[in-house]
Amino acid sequence: MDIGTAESLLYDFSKVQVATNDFSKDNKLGQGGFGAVYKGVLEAGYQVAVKWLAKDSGQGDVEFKNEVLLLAKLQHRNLVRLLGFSTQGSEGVLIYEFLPNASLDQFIFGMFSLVVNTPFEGFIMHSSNAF
Ligand SMILES: Nc1ncnc2c1ncn2[C@@H]1O[C@H](COP(=O)(O)OP(=O)(O)OP(=O)(O)O)[C@@H](O)[C@H]1O
Repeated sequence: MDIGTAESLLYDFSKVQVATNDFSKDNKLGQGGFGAVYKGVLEAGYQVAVKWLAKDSGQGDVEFKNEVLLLAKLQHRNLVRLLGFSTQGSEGVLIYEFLPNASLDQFIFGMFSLVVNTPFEGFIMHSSNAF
């Protein structure tokens, strides 16, 4: 994928609407600090999570695109992958890969409780199995 420019990550808003069933209640995955998150299925059957950004974030168009570009270039096995973005007037959405079954919070909390609740010797065993 070419991620040299923000435009290469731009999704057609009407496609995002179709993918999320027009941001229907049934597609809503949760609510975060920036806005609601919806499940979407793109044309090719690829599952995504679409995050609405609050209108009052105070960000301009250029800042928004620069931030998207930066986030899209970050790739790490423990980071949810940003696939792109879409805008409609002054509104913006971010499109992430879909994480099935669990929220990131649950995943992080799970890792945390594993560390806290496992005796030291057990932790070494778990860790060597996990990594
Ligand atoms: N990539 C994803 N795949 C599946 N579900 C997701 C994804 N991203 C977010 N969600 C769901 O949407 C909810 C809100 O996510 P979001 O990242 O906006 O907020 P948060 O992490 O809960 O809080 P904050 O915005 O304060 O960081 C999550 O709890 C999760 O259930």
